Amino acid sequence: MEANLEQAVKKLISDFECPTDALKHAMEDFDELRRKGLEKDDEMLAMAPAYISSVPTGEETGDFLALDLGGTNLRVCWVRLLGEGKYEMKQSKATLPREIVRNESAQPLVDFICDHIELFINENFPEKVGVPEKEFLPMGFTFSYPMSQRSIVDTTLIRWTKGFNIPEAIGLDFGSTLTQGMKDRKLPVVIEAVINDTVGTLVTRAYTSNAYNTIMGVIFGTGSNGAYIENSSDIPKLNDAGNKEKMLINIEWGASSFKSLPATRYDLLLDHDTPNPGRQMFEKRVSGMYLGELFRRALFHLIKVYNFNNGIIPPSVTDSWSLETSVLSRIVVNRSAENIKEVLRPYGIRFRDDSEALLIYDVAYCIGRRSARISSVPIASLYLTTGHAGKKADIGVDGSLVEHYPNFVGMLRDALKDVLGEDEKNISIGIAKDGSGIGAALCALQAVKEK
Ligand SMILES: Nc1ncnc2c1ncn2[C@@H]1O[C@H](COP(=O)(O)OP(=O)(O)O)[C@@H](O)[C@H]1O
Ligand SMILES: O=P(O)(O)OC[C@H]1O[C@@H](O)[C@H](O)[C@@H](O)[C@@H]1O
Repeated sequence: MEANLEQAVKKLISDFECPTDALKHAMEDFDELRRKGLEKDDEMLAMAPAYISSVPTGEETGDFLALDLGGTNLRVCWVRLLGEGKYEMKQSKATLPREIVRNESAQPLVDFICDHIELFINENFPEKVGVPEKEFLPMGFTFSYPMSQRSIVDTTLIRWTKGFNIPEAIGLDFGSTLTQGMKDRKLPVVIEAVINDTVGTLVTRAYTSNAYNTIMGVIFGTGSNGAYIENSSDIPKLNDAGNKEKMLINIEWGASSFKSLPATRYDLLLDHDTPNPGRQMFEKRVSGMYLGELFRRALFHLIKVYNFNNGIIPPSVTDSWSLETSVLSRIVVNRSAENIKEVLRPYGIRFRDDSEALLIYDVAYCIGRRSARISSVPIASLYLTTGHAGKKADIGVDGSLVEHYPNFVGMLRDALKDVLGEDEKNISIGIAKDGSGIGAALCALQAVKEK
């Protein structure tokens, strides 16, 4: 193995290191960004009030449709809340086609969504076809993009993130755009609530866990973001809290940028190849859409400059975004030469010897570890600065990255231990399975109650 390959990998790994004092500085930066976002709009963090003022007790009951528009998937769900933190759910899932989410017009996306709602209704509620408006099915809509809200259903799309790029939809109320599409199709559905998926994850965790101290909902999926519960009196920009003492906030922390956590060359190259260059810098180091691409760029650098893989660019991963983060998960699950050789063989990657294979393992590993360490910053900052320091607190998490990346929560806890010390033991972290769907149903229920 060429010595300079080993040096190059050691350098790369040190570039991906996030020392604890850098994380602590970033926590201070985050707190400043949070407070600025609460003071006024158009700051780096949207800090968008969700117009949800309480968390479920677990005793809620009712039947709702739920629609979840994420970064990768569209899910249509039927949710039956049974009380006692229990529910039944039936859901359909479809991958969002690239040409629909990157389009001059929003109509193909609206048609795609309505097609799937129509299919779901014809299969599950044929009796609802053609009913009068008062018998429409109530639906909660989880819209996983930065939006400002004036109420639980009145929203304005601030910008697209992840892989979406539909310019004409920016500045509009996507919920009402969808409502018009459903009306054109005569679909018997009424949207009662529009929520962010982090808000859905928080309320779902509160409903299903009898922890009674859920303080945050966090997503590690295609993108990354968090929601928490703020005192309405601590939100200067909030004009009308509707005399509610508490307000759930969609932070939009994916947009964070921390001076103390500088970008690597791979981050900068990746950023130029996205529909939103210069934005979502936190998310582009943390979430599922990006980790596989970072690894691909690191491999290319080692191939081009250090003659790894005999200088051969593998045809199957020549294009940007052609290496899924699930490949990283399969690599890091087991630090052995044979495992990484097996996982990367289909991608045309060959190794001179076992020690070279283990070097490339270490490249994969440090990308995922950095994601988990950076993720501790907003979580630790919120824990300390919003009145929970020293107390037990519960966090709901959801998303395929946190669900499937080996030991993601473990690495996150290690980082929380580094920055919080003993307090880390006070924090429970649990998967809020189906957070988007259940959360949308719970918020639709609250909206109907408050009507
Ligand atoms: N096994 C896996 N390991 C790591 N990441 C994964 C895995 N499977 C899917 N992902 C990533 O998770 C993201 C999809 O997250 P998910 O929560 O399922 O969808 P959405 O973001 O649409 O809600 C994608 O970026 C994908 O690359
Ligand atoms: O569930 P997903 O698609 O991974 O979304 C996670 C986050 O992705 C970010 O890009 C969005 O701005 C957030 O609103 C969202 O919560």
